[in-house]
Amino acid sequence: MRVSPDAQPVIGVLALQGDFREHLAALAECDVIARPVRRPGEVAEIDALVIPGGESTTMSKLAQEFEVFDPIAERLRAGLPAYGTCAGMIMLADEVLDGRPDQRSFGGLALQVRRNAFGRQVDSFESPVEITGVEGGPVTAVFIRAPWVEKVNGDVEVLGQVGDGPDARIVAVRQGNLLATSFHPELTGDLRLHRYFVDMVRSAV
Ligand SMILES: NC(=O)CC[C@H](N)C(=O)O
Repeated sequence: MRVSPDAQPVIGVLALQGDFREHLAALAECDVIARPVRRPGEVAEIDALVIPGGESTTMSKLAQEFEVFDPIAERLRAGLPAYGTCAGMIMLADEVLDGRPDQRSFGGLALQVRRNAFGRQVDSFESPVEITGVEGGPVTAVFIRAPWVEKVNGDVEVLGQVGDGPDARIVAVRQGNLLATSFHPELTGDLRLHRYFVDMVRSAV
């Protein structure tokens, strides 16, 4: 699947809207080549893609306007590794609840995601979350008008949840080459989730 022959994989960050700069900065510390992706030609040159947080309705609209929507969807279908955070998780979901009628997602993750599930902007919060496969204790998960995963299908692996008992909500998942979190590790300076994704990219077939 690697299109770049270099030892360092090229990881693109969809840079149309949202906090792509923070992802580029985090990836730059992970021994990879990190590049913004805004044009169709750039989609062909990456070994993996990060879809940042922001606003999924706007991102969906801009991706179509910039003509990267279909090329990205096509590469994802062909197995391109991708990591979506917050709005990026919505963009990777097969089914979006509480979305706008004209909003489109690339899809790929066999799950239902609920937009703005944790409440409005004022309800943004932080919480420690244990992530399966990430060592060294819980990550500090920053939730900003975050979605949660309402239901998983198929072989989606739940990596992390917030809350207990009946209030537990799924906030981190993986399915094959796709990783998604409801929260924003790019805002904390903790690189463990980016490194987890880079390991996925390095071992992707
Ligand atoms: N921080 C975020 O990415 C928020 C996601 C936003 N609420 C959406 O629906 O896209």
